[in-house]
Amino acid sequence: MAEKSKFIDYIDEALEKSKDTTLSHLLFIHQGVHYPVTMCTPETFQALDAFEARSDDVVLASYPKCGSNWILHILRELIFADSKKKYDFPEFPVLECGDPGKYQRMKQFPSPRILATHLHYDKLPESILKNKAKILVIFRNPKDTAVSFFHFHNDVPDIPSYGSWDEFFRQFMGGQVSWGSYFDFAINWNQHLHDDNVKFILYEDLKENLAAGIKQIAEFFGFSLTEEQIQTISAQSTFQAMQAKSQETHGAVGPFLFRKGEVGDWKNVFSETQSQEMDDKFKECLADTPLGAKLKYNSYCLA
Ligand SMILES: Nc1ncnc2c1ncn2[C@@H]1O[C@H](COP(=O)(O)OS(=O)(=O)O)[C@@H](OP(=O)(O)O)[C@H]1O
Repeated sequence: MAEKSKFIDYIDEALEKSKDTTLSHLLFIHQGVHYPVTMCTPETFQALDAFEARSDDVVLASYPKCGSNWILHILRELIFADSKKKYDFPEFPVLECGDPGKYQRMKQFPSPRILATHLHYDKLPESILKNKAKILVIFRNPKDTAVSFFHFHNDVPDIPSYGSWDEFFRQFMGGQVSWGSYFDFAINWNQHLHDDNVKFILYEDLKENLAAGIKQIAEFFGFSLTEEQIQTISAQSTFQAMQAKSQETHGAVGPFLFRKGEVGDWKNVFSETQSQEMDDKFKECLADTPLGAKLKYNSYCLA
């Protein structure tokens, strides 16, 4: 992502579309889930059905704002260290975003291809599951995720803003935000955490020990790296290091996307009632599930 790339071109185009889009016209519903008209279209969803995944595709799944740009950077560095070939995104990496012709173009790209997605598990193209591409799924606690999502909308000048945090919170809890409900996304993924081709990783664990997380990611995808290479990638992947380069890597949106990168920022924004409402929702949807345990909700979401 170092030079002005397809990646930045795509983000700039989406921002350009956002300028003319009001909040009330931002979302459309496809198969029961909300998506932003500035990034997704029904035509691309239709074309996606015929997407041909490969068994050596490197797939990164996440709900928005859980750290996908962080992991995409790490994956690029891992591929570079393993193969000595620089990985430039030949397309915007989020699979469901872009024009319908992208899947045809992607057939020409050499392996391994990095594919990011915010799709719920049951909306993934069938070929990813059939060909058993390895999927890394990153989660972040729902309170910080919501706050990051809100700031992205309200800080980036060209993206439609919410009237207030309270308004955003209501929409987030109802799943009426881009890529739908965090909780539906999580419930869906909960069934597949132990599939052979799936690896779970937690944003907060990465914050705690980045090098250990990078090592696990490398092992999962079968990249062989020395300890020294892991340490080098770790130093290049801290929030501070990535924020400093964000304009170069992500264009105008970079400094807004790499906003704070902290655990617990929700405490500055949530009211007590909102916090309780999310605790109740977590209890109802996830508390007694394997994913619920992995999210370490009590450590990160209880004041
Ligand atoms: N290196 C590193 N370390 C810690 N945190 C990081 C890092 N890189 C990105 N981030 C934080 O991830 C949040 C953005 O998530 P995504 O990249 O998934 O956003 S998006 O859905 O693709 O728009 C966003 O979180 P907030 O800062 O809380 O808004 C980013 O700052």
